[in-house]
Amino acid sequence: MEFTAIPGVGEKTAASLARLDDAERALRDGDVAALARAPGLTEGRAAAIARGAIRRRHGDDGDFLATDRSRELYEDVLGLLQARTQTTYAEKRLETLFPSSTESRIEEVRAFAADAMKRDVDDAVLEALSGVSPLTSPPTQRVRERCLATADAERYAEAEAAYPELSVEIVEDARDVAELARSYSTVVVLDESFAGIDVEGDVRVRPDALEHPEDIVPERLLDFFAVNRGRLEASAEVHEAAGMEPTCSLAELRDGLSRVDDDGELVGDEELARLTAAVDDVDAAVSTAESVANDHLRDAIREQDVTIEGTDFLSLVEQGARVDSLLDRELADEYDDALTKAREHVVDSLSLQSGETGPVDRLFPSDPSFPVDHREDVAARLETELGAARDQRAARLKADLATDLGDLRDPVEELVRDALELDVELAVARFATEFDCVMPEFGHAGFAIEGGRSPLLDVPFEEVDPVDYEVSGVTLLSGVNSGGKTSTLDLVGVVVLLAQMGLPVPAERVELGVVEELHYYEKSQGTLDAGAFESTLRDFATLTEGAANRLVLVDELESITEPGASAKIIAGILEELDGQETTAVFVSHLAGGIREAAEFPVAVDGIEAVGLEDGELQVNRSPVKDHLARSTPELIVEKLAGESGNAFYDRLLKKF
Ligand SMILES: Nc1ncnc2c1ncn2[C@@H]1O[C@H](COP(=O)(O)OP(=O)(O)OP(=O)(O)O)[C@@H](O)[C@H]1O
Repeated sequence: MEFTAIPGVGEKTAASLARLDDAERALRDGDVAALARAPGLTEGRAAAIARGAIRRRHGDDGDFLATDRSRELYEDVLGLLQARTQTTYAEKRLETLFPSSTESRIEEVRAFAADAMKRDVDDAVLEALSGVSPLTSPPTQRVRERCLATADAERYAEAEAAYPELSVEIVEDARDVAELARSYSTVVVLDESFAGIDVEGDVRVRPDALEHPEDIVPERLLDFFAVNRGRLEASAEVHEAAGMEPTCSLAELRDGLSRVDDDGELVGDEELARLTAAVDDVDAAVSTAESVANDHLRDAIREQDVTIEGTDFLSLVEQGARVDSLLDRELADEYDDALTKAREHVVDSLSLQSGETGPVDRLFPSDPSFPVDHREDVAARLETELGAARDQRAARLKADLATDLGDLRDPVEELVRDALELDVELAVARFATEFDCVMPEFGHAGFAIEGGRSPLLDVPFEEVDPVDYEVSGVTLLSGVNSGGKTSTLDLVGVVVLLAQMGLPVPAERVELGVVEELHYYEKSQGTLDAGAFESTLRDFATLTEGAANRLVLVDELESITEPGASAKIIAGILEELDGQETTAVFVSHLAGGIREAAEFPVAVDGIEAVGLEDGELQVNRSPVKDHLARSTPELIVEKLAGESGNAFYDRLLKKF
């Protein structure tokens, strides 16, 4: 696939994507986590690329959100969905859901949403999900006890690239290999030509080494499972709590994870633990053993009556002969006992097994001396031999474990992906439940909303009054102050956005037609100066020339300039839009003036006050069709006329 064909993907990003194993699948599935593994890509950028790929696949031009307010409303809707996720993955993944005018895209997400809405939202699942995040690659750890060797320069380069964990050495002959075997616990020779080589040490000829990383550096796999332990355990829990079919045996996964610690080291093998402890304790054991021998000898000497012949005494005095020479004769047995005790101490405290005690026998000089001194070189030898045994056992166990975990490596990718995707589905399910949503039906010109409740209102959702509103063509929406005109435009915007994202909408029933673009203009804050007014007018001029089949929502455009001029401008825009396949709702307090200025009969709907109660307007939030709602001032004049009996109010009321 040509990645540069995706909107927003340049050469550099394309090269980055090409380095992923599964970029095409990730782009197809909107797998933001996998895309974000490409070098230099953040999750946010990955989501944008996934969106681009989806747009390209469905031939979507990306023009749906045509104004700042439309984009803002989309961000708000997205925010409501994102607030219902447990994972950052799902948060980013939801960004791949966007309003589209392409039927195939809407259908694709509708199918996903329909499945998502069947999901039960369960606290245990949500709790487990909070521990899931995309799998991560551990940093490369150097493995110092093992090396690769080859006589071939090309293979050398391949091996260096394939195994950044290991040293790769150039060898010419068996002697070079033998040399390496003295420095490394294991030498893996890559060349067939060395088959049958006979050198001391753990030397393996593996021409297939490059294809078997699990044998050559099992640490890689162990580190992967170690750093991802929490994510994997949480994903396993998610599957159990949600009753989902896992992609691998969770018991096997848990068993594998229990055999490796957080640093990728093996746990649970007694023999390895014994050897590891022994290597660590050699120095301490030898020096204690020395004390044991010396204490024994000291006690023996203290209790001994030494009879010394005159000649010996003379020789001692005259020749400065060492007292040690007496030991040999007088305390030979005690010396043997002391050494036996010392050796036993080493063997016991290091829990050495037969076959490992060779160096222990040579650890102390056989000629009696006092104090007894151990031989450094022999102690070092003991440590080296035990270290080699430890490393070989560890390597063997790691290779075994890596073989077991290797079978799980691919399935766990899917296990985690499924858990993360569940979070996306649950966010949609929760949104649908919490805002009493239904799937909208397409096929209606304009929109028809029954029992719609905006989730963006500043009152708790339970207190939002349901709104019925149906529009096809171009209409004005009139109504009392604070009657809910802006909120109605928001509701229409939210419903259309969600519907064209392929998602359920907060209403009892919705029918609508797919629109190409959503143009939503919010109320301007006060009268514009000449420059801003001109630029706004230019915007609307563009609007009148745009593609057919748009939804235009405009809130009190009159506030941009003086009422007389505004009415004419709005009338002019409505005339233009009326001739197109456009659905438009213009909220305005100037319905009368606009109607007068327009050359066609402009439809007017109205949000009506049903009365004043304790000084508060009682409002029917559902706009009444073809009805110019009375304004708040009119209602107040009417109230005063009724209450006060002052004829002025009656005369005033007649002017409305
Ligand atoms: N459907 C509804 N259910 C409950 N409360 C609502 C509803 N619609 C609007 N409101 C309440 O009425 C307030 C005013 O709504 P809104 O701003 O939409 O009115 P408006 O008619 O646009 O006002 P103005 O004429 O001043 O611009 C909202 O802030 C909200 O508290």
